Amino acid sequence: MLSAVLRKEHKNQWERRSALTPAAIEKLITNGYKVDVEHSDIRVFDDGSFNNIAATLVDSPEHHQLVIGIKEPPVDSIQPGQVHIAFSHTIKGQSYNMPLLQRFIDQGATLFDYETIVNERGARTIAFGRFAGIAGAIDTFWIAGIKLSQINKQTDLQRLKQTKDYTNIQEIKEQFAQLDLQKGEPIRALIVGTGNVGRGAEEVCRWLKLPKIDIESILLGHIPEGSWYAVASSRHINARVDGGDFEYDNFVANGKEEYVSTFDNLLGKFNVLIQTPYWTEKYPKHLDSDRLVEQQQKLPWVIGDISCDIDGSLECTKKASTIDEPAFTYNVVEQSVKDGVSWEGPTVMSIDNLPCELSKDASEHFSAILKNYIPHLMDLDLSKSFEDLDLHPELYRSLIVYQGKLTPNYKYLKKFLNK
Ligand SMILES: NC(=O)c1ccc[n+]([C@@H]2O[C@H](COP(=O)([O-])OP(=O)(O)OC[C@H]3O[C@@H](n4cnc5c(N)ncnc54)[C@H](O)[C@@H]3O)[C@@H](O)[C@H]2O)c1
Repeated sequence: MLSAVLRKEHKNQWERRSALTPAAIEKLITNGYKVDVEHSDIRVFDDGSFNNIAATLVDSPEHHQLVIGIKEPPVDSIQPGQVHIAFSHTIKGQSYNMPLLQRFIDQGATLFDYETIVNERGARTIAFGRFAGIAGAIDTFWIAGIKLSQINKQTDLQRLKQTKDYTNIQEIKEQFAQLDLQKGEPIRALIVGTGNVGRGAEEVCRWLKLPKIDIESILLGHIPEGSWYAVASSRHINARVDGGDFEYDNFVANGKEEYVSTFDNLLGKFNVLIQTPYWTEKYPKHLDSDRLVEQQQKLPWVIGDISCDIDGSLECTKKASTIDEPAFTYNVVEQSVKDGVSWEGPTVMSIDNLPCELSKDASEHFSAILKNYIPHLMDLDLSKSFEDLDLHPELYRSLIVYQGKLTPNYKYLKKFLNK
């Protein structure tokens, strides 16, 4: 059995999440799977809570065979032959993480990635998406409240706090139940995307008691009075160039070779945008710089770009914002951004570590799923070749690097490494 350790997160002071909770580690130890814990000053569960369950605290994950973390491990921490599980953010060939991928290869190490753990239907089984959706929607609405107060317009959104300033989801729900968004300035929110993040954002709209309006009727120009939200998926904002019907599989396969964005049809009908779809350069952009200029008068006040594709689908997302500096405002004409909230253009919230604002809830959810994978990971037989591994199929498919070699499904990453 591999020796295992829960790594500390090091990305920044907000990264307080923990891949496993003390209760999960206690259960694993009881079942014969001993997981040690790297000391951390900022983890949402303090060292004492792991001491209480008799876990062994260590100063470094260097000597363990299996290292369990959340964000990318430090490049130089990867030891020869070590096995890591993390969000490596490498599968799109992200240039900033190619040194990390190269390190796994050079060290003959093994990388499992949470992002690539999918069930037989291709759906991800372990993710923080719901919490990103919740925190992202709350922060977006909170910013909309601030923006409206700058022009002396009233809305109950002005009673919101930034997500990080709430204790937990329970407290958020209780406060939201007291608010009435039908008073004051109408809030018309469009959520784009129906995945984990989109559904998390939708939960927030329900807690705020916003009625849901059918997107088809919005597209037909029926804009109800008062505050509401609507949800658009890829089919509502893209059309086939040849005039044929939208087909999701075809859209995913061919992207902008066969589809164009029709997002402009929705502009002017909503004032808060919450962007959540998966996107790569292969797909049409919803708002490029030119269309941002053309459509200047119809742009939403606030854009919560939870997808956070920099210079991507929404070209006003020039950078990721941060939990400390959550908003910037995009100057459409100058194509520049200025930190803070103002009416000089759409204000963008593009925090890229949103689940950290809900560290405890998010960690508990994540750990409840991860703990079931840990025995399979600890039983990994490193004496076997990749082809002969007898591993849980979801974990097998998620292997990006095995003992220093890109696995067959991820060989395409080679071209990014050589750049
Ligand atoms: N800002 C943050 O802190 C944060 C945190 C988690 C996730 N995210 C990002 O949010 C985005 C959505 O995450 P999710 O968990 O909701 O993903 P998901 O897989 O659950 O949903 C993806 C959504 O995008 C749509 N989509 C459009 N084209 C697609 C394609 N080619 N392939 C797959 N889906 C496609 C899907 O229909 C679905 O509505 C991702 O870009 C993710 O990186 C951001």
